[in-house]
Amino acid sequence: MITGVINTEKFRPPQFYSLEQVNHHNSPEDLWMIIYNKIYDITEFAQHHPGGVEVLFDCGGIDATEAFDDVSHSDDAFKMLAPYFIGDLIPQEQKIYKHNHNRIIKDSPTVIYPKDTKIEKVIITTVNTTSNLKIKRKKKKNSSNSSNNKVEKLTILILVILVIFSLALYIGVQKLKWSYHFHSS
Ligand code: HEM
Repeated sequence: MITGVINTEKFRPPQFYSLEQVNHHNSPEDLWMIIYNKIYDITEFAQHHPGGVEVLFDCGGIDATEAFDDVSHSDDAFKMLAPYFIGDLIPQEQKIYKHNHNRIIKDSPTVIYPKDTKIEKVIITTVNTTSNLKIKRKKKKNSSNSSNNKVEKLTILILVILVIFSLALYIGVQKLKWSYHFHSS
């Protein structure tokens, strides 16, 4: 006979929810969201979110993966998700992500799907990692900075040419005035 204590925390049966079910949990008192096919009950966390409560309320009951990803959250933010994990999106509604998926899987309890589970293939083609995202944003910022610099330089050049031209015009007019003055006197 085998005896032992089952850790019910670890052996919690896999819980699946459909998008439709998640949609109902969209109020500040009952706030769920989907991030990378995983469902989190963030009712308690919302008040402590460093980015404010409002953005989380806006994502209540929906798939917030893109919104979450857009902000380029740190590794710490990913780790903070784990305690709020309550289940997975039903396999038929899951998306396959090219990136970051492993980070979530690593930090949250994972469900092993039956072999023949059909997963809808929706490939989200964004950058590979959030740090890449940051680099990309930096590059974008730099390129817009350099085009701003070019415009600035061009403006200065035009101004200098204008000043030289008006100075030359002024001197020319003065010269004409003097020669007219000498000829007439
Ligand atoms: C429940 C999941 C979420 C967790 C655990 C979380 C966690 C965090 C953390 C730890 C930060 C501080 C910066 C960092 O370490 O990355 C942060 C900032 C922020 N988060 Fe979230 N977040 C979550 C969901 C979201 C969602 C869905 C949005 C939607 C737009 C969002 C928007 C923001 C914004 C705007 C900031 C401020 C960024 C800044 O000031 O640079 N967060 N979040």
